Amino acid sequence: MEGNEMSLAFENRVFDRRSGLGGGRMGCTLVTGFLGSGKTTLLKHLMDARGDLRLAVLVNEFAASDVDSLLLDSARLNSAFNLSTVSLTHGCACCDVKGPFRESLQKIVDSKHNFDCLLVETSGLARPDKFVAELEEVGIHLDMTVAVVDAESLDKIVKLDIVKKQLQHVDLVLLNKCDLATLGQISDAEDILEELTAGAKVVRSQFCKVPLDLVIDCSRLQALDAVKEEISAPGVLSHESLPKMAFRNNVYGKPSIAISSVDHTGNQPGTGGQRWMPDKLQSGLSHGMSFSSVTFESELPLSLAVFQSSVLRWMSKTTGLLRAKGIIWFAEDRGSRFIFQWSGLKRVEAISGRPWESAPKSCLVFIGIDESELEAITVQLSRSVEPHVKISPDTSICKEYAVSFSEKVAADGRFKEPSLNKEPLVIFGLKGSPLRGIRESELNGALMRVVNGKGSIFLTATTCSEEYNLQLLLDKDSEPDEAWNEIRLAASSVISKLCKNFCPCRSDLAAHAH
Ligand SMILES: Nc1nc2c(ncn2[C@@H]2O[C@H](COP(=O)(O)OP(=O)(O)OP(=O)(O)O)[C@@H](O)[C@H]2O)c(=O)[nH]1
Repeated sequence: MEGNEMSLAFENRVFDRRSGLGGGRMGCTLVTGFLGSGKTTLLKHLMDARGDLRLAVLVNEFAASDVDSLLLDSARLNSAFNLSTVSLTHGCACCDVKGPFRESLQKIVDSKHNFDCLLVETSGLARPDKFVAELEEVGIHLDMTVAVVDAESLDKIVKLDIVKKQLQHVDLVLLNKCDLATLGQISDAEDILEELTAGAKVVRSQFCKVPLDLVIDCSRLQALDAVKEEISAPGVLSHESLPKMAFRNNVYGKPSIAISSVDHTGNQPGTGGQRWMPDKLQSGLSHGMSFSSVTFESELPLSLAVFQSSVLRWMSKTTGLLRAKGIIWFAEDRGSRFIFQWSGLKRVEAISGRPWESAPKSCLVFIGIDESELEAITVQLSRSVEPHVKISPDTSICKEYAVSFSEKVAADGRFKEPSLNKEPLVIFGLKGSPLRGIRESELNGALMRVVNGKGSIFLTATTCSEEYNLQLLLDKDSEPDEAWNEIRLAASSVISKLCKNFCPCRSDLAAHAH
């Protein structure tokens, strides 16, 4: 510890300034919820909306690889706070959160940064009650437990023991992804939640955009003014939960691709795993399910063409895949660091924002109920690694398709001028609607989700300040006319859904009515 830090830590103890809002014990909000429901989305939203609050964040990851840290960008934030990333290498955090979790908590309590509140994101397969005793032990007060629930898929997962346990003692439920669910699904989900939570407050949300004081106890907020400091970035510690039962699958004889797997029964002892039901997710998961995760890493870029034509198709066919996430480096767009997400009812996103800050690589985690199924996906991924695939088997036809598609986009006034700067990718996107307060990112994000949800076309998105663009790769097997038709119809449905609450003015209609 350096001199300044020591005296600061000493001062904190003397004046009891390290103990959260207004001098009491540091408060904590525990965020629980099944895989992919939106917990990290909530954390990101709270970080963006935190104002002067100094939030510490602790993430508990199910998979062997700490992908949430990559997605939350914790390494950069940790170094700003001089905190180190903590990895659990022994024990399963779903059942045992002692040891490294306690150490992480202690570091936060002892930190010179005087955090006001701690947010703990438990893994999508963790029981929140396991964390409570540890918080109390280090003197952190559990202010509230918030469950994030995917409104669209709740009825499919509700039979799982772990889902019931997650909802048992919560103070608040964010019924999230209401943009994807029908009104019927939302009201069914509310009925289920009423029963399972014994009447906890339920708030509907999209992308967990709720007021900060709904999920953080800010009742002692006035005292904050007295202790305002320069520091504005949140501190993030992250720990992995499970032992790496790793096998290194050195597919091409170079240490550039690694696959590791973890098998874990996420339920109580004695509830044997149940595998291979016909489309398990669509028909609902049974309570005694066991879970596995497989991690794929590659230091060589993946072919986007092969990823969309075979990996994604394979994933769609896989009936027991519950969650996939990570970062991807595509050979066709080497400058972009894509965050890939697969969650709920086969909802797929690939968005690039921040540029690479370290050596580019791909790191993906797959969680599901059949390890062999998951490994089969990583075999497909290995096949998409450059230079073992020819990226563009027939570049001239890809170019021709790209030109033909971009001409169609250019002729549709709802879209911005397309670009072929990243040939063979076509870059395009819907125009925002400032008159109605609808941003480009909202429209194009929704368009990407609708199109990707249909499963025949894979759109990626790139964001840069106010610009939000979509990218499409048409390969030799593509049908550009069909692709355009699908995108055009999806655009109409997205526009009408997002704009339904606005009464269009006549000048605006010309651009958007189709
Ligand atoms: N359409 C839609 N997508 C959402 C919403 N909230 C989150 N998502 C997306 O759902 C996916 C999963 O969100 P996360 O926040 O990573 O979910 P999580 O609960 O942290 O996932 P795990 O930690 O893996 O259990 C991401 O692609 C999000 O962008 C929402 O309200 N609507």
